[in-house]
Amino acid sequence: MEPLTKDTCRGNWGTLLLPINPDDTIDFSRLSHEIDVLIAAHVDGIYSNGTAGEFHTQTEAEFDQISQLLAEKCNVAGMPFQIGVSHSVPAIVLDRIRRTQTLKPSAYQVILPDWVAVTNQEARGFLNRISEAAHPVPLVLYNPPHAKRVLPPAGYQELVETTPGLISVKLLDGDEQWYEQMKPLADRIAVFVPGHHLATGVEKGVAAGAYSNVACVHPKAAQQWWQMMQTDINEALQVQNTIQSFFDAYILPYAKKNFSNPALDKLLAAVGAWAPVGTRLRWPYQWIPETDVADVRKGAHQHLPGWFFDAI
Ligand SMILES: N[C@@H](CC=O)C(=O)O
Repeated sequence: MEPLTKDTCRGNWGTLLLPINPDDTIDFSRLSHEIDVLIAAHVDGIYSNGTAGEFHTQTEAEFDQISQLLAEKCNVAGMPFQIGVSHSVPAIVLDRIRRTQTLKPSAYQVILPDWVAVTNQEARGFLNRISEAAHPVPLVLYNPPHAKRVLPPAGYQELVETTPGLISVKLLDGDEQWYEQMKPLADRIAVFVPGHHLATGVEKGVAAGAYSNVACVHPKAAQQWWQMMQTDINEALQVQNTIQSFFDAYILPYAKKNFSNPALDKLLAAVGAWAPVGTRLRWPYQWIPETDVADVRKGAHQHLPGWFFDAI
């Protein structure tokens, strides 16, 4: 696919969620079906190996197989796709880029080295070398709140100035002041906020899109909602309120019981039932039992607009 730019990296992106067999292996035939459904939902793009894609549990052989499958399908369908090459060992990140460049991803998603927190200088040095290796494929810096080093707005500004290939950041948004501080950066780079905050991010003039947990519930509904943000932001903000009330009532209680973000995202996908992903996570992580799904689905039907349950 064509490399993305800060202007073309936009919209509602669907994550790969790994279907896991009872013996803890990845079910590649279910994964293949899941990618087909994401393509059929006409999301703006598909990416692998975010937290929801459980990159932190994969072997190198599995990483290669997932990347290959995603690339084959997306290149044929003309669907933009990003490969997540995140790993806490910098040399492995470089190696993953070298092995996947022929797959022609639209961008690479990458975290900063994540065991010993990097200084500003080390972050610059890391991204520069990664960006050189990835060229002409650009980089998306994934900097979630659980990263060892979480950057303030000024930190991103500095990295944008020193890393030519950096076109986008994927992060948790903040309060009014955070949005004010991020505005100048949003002119230079595509800022992606969490899916369930996307209408706020758009309304503030900062967000270019989301790597979306709302797309985990239903990729096509999330796409429709993103389109609504371009034509009727007030209506889109109202839809966001319904999403928020569903999350508060039915998803937050699981977060409070210490289930991880991938566990929550897989629960959302099981509720939407658009692909046979299942709620199971890889060892040693705890997943939410399938037997809980029906109740949460009832809650989703009470809170979310009916078009969240349309067929894809
Ligand atoms: N934060 C997620 C997106 C979906 O919830 C990720 O891992 O990319």
